[in-house]
Amino acid sequence: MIRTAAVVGAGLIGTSVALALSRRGVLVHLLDTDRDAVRTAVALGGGVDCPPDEPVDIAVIAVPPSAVGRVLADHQARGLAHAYTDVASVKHETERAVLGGAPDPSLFVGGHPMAGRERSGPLAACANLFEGRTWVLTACEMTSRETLNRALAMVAMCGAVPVVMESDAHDRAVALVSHAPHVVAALMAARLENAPEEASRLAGQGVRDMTRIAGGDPGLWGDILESNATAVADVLSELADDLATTVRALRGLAEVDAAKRAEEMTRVIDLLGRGNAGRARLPGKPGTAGGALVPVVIGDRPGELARLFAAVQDTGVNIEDVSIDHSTGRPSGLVELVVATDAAGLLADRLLAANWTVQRIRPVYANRAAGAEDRDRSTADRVSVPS
Ligand SMILES: NC(=O)C1=CN([C@@H]2O[C@H](COP(=O)(O)OP(=O)(O)OC[C@H]3O[C@@H](n4cnc5c(N)ncnc54)[C@H](O)[C@@H]3O)[C@@H](O)[C@H]2O)C=CC1
Ligand SMILES: O=C(O)C(=O)Cc1ccc(O)cc1
Repeated sequence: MIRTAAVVGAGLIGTSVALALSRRGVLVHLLDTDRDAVRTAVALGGGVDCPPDEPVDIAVIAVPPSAVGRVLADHQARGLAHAYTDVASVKHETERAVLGGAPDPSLFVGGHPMAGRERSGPLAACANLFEGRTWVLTACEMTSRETLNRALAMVAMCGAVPVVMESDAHDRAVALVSHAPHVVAALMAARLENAPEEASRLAGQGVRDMTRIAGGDPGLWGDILESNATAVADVLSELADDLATTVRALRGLAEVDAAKRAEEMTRVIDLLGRGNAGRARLPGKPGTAGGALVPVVIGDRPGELARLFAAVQDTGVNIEDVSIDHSTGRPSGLVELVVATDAAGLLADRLLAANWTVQRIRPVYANRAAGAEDRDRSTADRVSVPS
């Protein structure tokens, strides 16, 4: 049980943690080298502007990655807390710095909430930033059970879903799903810097979606990239190969020779298809991965989908995600409803009782999108197996 906490670094993430914990009745002490940041965080209701008289239950170090080791060592030497965690986007280097410099490394477990924003500072903070989001904890052999338990309790109080993994594996994973995408977004956005007015005026939601994260603080992101440079460079190097192939293919598409154009078109279509497949691997909605998938056959008639959703609503079960497949040549489609695991049985029973055709319930794996495990099977196969 966490009753008292300290947050060092009252910026976006630190103040969001402080707000979430304060709402759960925790007394949070806010510390930052920037006095204005502390004052703002206090004014928002994040906690109090004074150091604790005695060690708090947990201290959360929410400063840029390169500063975590030093800040943790300083505060541990002063006995700030009984347990320590951080929120830095890169874990291996931080862990090394902590193990090398902290007075008692057993009191530290690395942490990384997989939630954030492209704005910095306490004014961008929000109490429910972590609600339903993954929060990685990188426990190592030095971490004590008590420290891990305190961090798990803190993560739960923030409404997040803990995932324990090794720091190396974490860093490779976030290089792929967070850090390289940030660089690509920034590079694409940089193309727009000198865009003629007539082009930027035409910008729609696509380019805004694709470049949203490029709005992040360059100083912080420089620090993140420096701490995970090799893993990010590995992802970008493979991307550079694909880019080179794409450029060659596009140049080929502009040639007069029809056979050459057809060959290059195959390359382009293949690349776009790989994009579809890669995107399908992302869980539908953050925090919902790990539920159950309830496949329901529907007739290809107007209003059928609405009728199904109304039937689900009657059961009181929340739909976390949904995907719909239409089977060519058949008067039916398959709706895959993703719901909480413990609600799936009830939902299937109630839909069967209401004469819906429900197929076998399957788990949704954390690293898969709803239905991704069926990608290699034809839609027609799946629809033709009524229970
Ligand atoms: N921005 C994001 O979306 C996410 C960031 N993170 C991680 O969270 C950490 C903090 O990032 P943000 O909150 O976005 O940054 P921020 O810039 O909003 O806040 C950082 C705060 O740390 C303070 N600070 C810096 N050095 C300090 C020191 N030596 N002692 C005390 N305070 C110090 C700064 O004054 C600032 O108020 C970083 O390690 C980042 O990698 C994690 C998940 C998401
Ligand atoms: O804005 C988004 O969509 C993010 O993905 C935010 C984010 C930024 C940095 C992190 O280390 C973790 C999450």
